[in-house]
Amino acid sequence: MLKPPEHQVAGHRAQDGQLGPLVDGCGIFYKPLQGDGRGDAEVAFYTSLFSHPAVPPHILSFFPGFHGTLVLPASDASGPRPHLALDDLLAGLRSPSLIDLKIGGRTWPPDCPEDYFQKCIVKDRESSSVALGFRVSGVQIQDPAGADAFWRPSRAAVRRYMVKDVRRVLRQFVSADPPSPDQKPDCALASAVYGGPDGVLAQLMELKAWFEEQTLFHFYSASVLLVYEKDAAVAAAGQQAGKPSGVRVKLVDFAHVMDGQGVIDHNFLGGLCSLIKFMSDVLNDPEAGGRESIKVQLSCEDGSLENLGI
Ligand SMILES: Nc1ncnc2c1ncn2[C@@H]1O[C@H](COP(=O)(O)OP(=O)(O)OP(=O)(O)O)[C@@H](O)[C@H]1O
Ligand SMILES: O=P(O)(O)O[C@@H]1[C@H](O)[C@H](O)[C@@H](OP(=O)(O)O)[C@H](OP(=O)(O)O)[C@H]1O
Repeated sequence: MLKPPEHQVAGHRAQDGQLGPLVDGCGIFYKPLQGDGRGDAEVAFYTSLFSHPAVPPHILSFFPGFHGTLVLPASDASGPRPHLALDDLLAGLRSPSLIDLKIGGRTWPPDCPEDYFQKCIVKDRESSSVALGFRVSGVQIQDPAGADAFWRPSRAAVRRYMVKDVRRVLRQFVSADPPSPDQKPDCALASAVYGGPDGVLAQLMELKAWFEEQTLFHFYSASVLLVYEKDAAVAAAGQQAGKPSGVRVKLVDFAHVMDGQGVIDHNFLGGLCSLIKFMSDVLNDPEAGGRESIKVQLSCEDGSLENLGI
């Protein structure tokens, strides 16, 4: 039985007769092929990615598994249409906290139509994309008060997030207490989720190393999706310190991937470096709970190496 995903935080939603993704509850996420060639572009990307000999296996694990396309009744009135069949990245999770971070100071491909450019440049300027090189597209944080209670700001609110809001939400995302307007995020789970050999930072560094070399694809308007369960993170931060929090770092949304033409994707890479710096700042924050001392070598854009004792 297909139904809209329970924990989708951004993008087109299958509700109110709109076209959006569906899940089968058995581990597959069905994304309808969007119009204007976007769906075909996303299928072409997945096909190319999973068949390209130059893409290392450890990098493929950052992408949802691809199982081809399937014609299904669409969630809107448009009748049957092809859907991408992808691994459901939230499979097995009961009360996930997740955040969708759209990477890139610009979300428009170089050869896009003028009207699409105008639509994107407005969103890029009115969000943190231009200033930071990435923006929050959506976020959901599990409220410890209840497994089915979540803090999920509206799409309109998230669209207005600027630098200080992004800094705050990246701290709220790894806090034990639910977000509150008059309480500083406690960041008690920062070390378990962002830090450690299997944490977000280490995984983003793996991605960064690939983006410093790969010239196959340019990822416009693609997102980094961070997913974890608070229970596992609390265990990893507490009595089972050192136990991985099981945080998932994935890439999604490839409707606007272009051929790299032998050039590195400096737009995505810059946004990734900026996100890595923001996460390191959380881990470096003396008030961040659960600090740990791990050394992370960061090579910045200018090639300088800095040791962050965190
Ligand atoms: N493979 C997946 N498994 C589980 N959830 C997913 C998966 N891919 C995407 N999602 C969920 O759906 C949301 C939107 O995904 P995606 O960006 O691919 O859709 P979209 O409609 O193209 O978005 P946009 O409007 O940003 O282009 C993500 O934020 C995430 O919550
Ligand atoms: O970021 P938001 O607020 O969710 O806005 C959507 C987001 O920018 C998508 O990337 C875009 O799809 P495309 O980039 O593929 O056009 C979509 O356009 P659409 O609704 O016209 O499809 C927007 O609604």
